[in-house]
Amino acid sequence: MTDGEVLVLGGGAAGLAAANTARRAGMRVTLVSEGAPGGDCTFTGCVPSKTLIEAAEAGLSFSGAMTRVRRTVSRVAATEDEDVLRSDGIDVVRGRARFVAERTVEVDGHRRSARRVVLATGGRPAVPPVPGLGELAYLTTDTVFDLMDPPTSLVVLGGGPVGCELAQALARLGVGVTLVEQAPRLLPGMDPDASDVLARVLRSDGVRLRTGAPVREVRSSDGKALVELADGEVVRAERLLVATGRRPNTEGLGLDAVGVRTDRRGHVLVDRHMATTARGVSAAGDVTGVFGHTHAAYAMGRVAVLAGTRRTRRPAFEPDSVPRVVFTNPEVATVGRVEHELADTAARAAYLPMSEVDRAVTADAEAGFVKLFAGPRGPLGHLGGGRVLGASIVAPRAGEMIHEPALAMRTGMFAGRLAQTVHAYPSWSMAVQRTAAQFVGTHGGRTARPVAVG
Ligand SMILES: Cc1cc2nc3c(=O)[nH]c(=O)nc-3n(C[C@H](O)[C@H](O)[C@H](O)COP(=O)(O)OP(=O)(O)OC[C@H]3O[C@@H](n4cnc5c(N)ncnc54)[C@H](O)[C@@H]3O)c2cc1C
Ligand SMILES: NC(=O)c1ccc[n+]([C@@H]2O[C@H](COP(=O)([O-])OP(=O)(O)OC[C@H]3O[C@@H](n4cnc5c(N)ncnc54)[C@H](O)[C@@H]3O)[C@@H](O)[C@H]2O)c1
Repeated sequence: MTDGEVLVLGGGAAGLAAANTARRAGMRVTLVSEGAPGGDCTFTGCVPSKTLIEAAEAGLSFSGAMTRVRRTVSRVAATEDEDVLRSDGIDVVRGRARFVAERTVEVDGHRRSARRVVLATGGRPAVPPVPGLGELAYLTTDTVFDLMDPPTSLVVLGGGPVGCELAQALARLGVGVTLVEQAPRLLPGMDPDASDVLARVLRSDGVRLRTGAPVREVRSSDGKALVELADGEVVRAERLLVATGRRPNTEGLGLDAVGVRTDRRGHVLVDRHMATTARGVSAAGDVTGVFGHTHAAYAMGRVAVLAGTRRTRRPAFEPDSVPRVVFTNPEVATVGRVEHELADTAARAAYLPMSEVDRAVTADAEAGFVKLFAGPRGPLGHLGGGRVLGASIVAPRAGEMIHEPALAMRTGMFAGRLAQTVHAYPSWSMAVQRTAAQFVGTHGGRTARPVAVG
């Protein structure tokens, strides 16, 4: 039986974007999802974590914060539930899908097929192979938002976005948090100066940091978790939260049989049009490992559908101008390349500490900075300040400020254009303008410099 033109597998951000895009383009769509529509972002990711962060900021108690988390999740989930999707003309099937033939899956014993399939089965928490971990009742992001009472103490394993956001929010809600990161610094993928600022802020929030600290083993004693680090130190806490990344949901999907290839970590291989190695099958979102964020999952879901309908000018997912924001306080935001990725190029870097930004001074929030990178392009070289190549911002509203550099990158804008645009005083964004001005002259005693050599 053919269920229409598009079969979408997975009802998270990527699957919802694919289903809605296909529907708006007038196609018949069936969405098959094991979990409720909304996926990780709504139930175990962005929505509960950002609510927890805001509740901690607002000074709520732990149980008050968790009550607000549940209320917010229900409210957001209601905007995208099965009834909403059906009223938009999307056929929704709840169940686990598995490929049984080309562009054909089986769900609860029923076969469904379509001309095109979008694979958007997302991911789940990755649990590292630490000896002893399997014997412990550890928390993950699938369970931490179900807590009603605060643990007196908590070890957070992993200093990526999840570990940093939750360590800070939970510490502010009164939990004694120790954060253990195996890499030498927090947020290893981001600007090293951002890691330094964040480490200082987390310490001042009372979080104990152990970076560069691989875990040797984990055991339990008297109902407590004991985490033994490679240097012999033992960290003891009531609960342990594993926040060491995510792994894709690709096992048991029958991908090999239909020619959908995966990499060694199990992510589905896609090209820039989100096409997989199997004809008529695209993939989008966390299952691809291309860019693990909701806004990227939405963008990929749209591309997966639209690229399949066109022979020329096919849309592509362009990760270069897509921002990433870690919603700690201050926020850490980045777009494009970080400095070490530009080493040994002719790019230049401009830097402005938030202590020189009037808005940050008025807010008594001077930790942080704006860094912009711009480089010569084509025969125009450094004219107009050069093209914007990347930005890293640490500031209370970095998650908003990053969109100007993102727009500049998306449109190939010269840094000088950002500098010429009159910004409102004393906005946070004015820091971006003043940093960009360093590419066309000396501003506030600062001028852009060559990027550091590799
Ligand atoms: C704590 C936390 C905080 C986060 N905060 C942010 C943030 O602030 N901003 C941001 O941009 N990103 C954030 N993220 C990342 C974001 O949540 C994910 O990138 C995004 O939700 C991925 O969406 P997806 O559609 O690819 O996958 P998912 O949301 O995982 O959806 C996959 C869906 O597929 C279903 N499924 C799985 N297997 C099958 C199958 N065989 N058959 C049918 N259905 C199946 C699942 O039940 C699920 O509904 C956060 C993540 C976490 C864990
Ligand atoms: N604000 C946001 O946009 C946001 C927030 C949270 C999560 N996310 C996304 O969700 C996904 C998961 O985030 P995450 O932070 O869990 O993953 P991550 O992979 O970004 O970071 C995991 C961290 O854990 C560390 N680690 C791994 N094994 C370890 C071990 N045994 N002991 C100690 N440390 C260990 C790694 O070095 C790494 O720094 C990512 O795609 C992330 O981008 C986004």
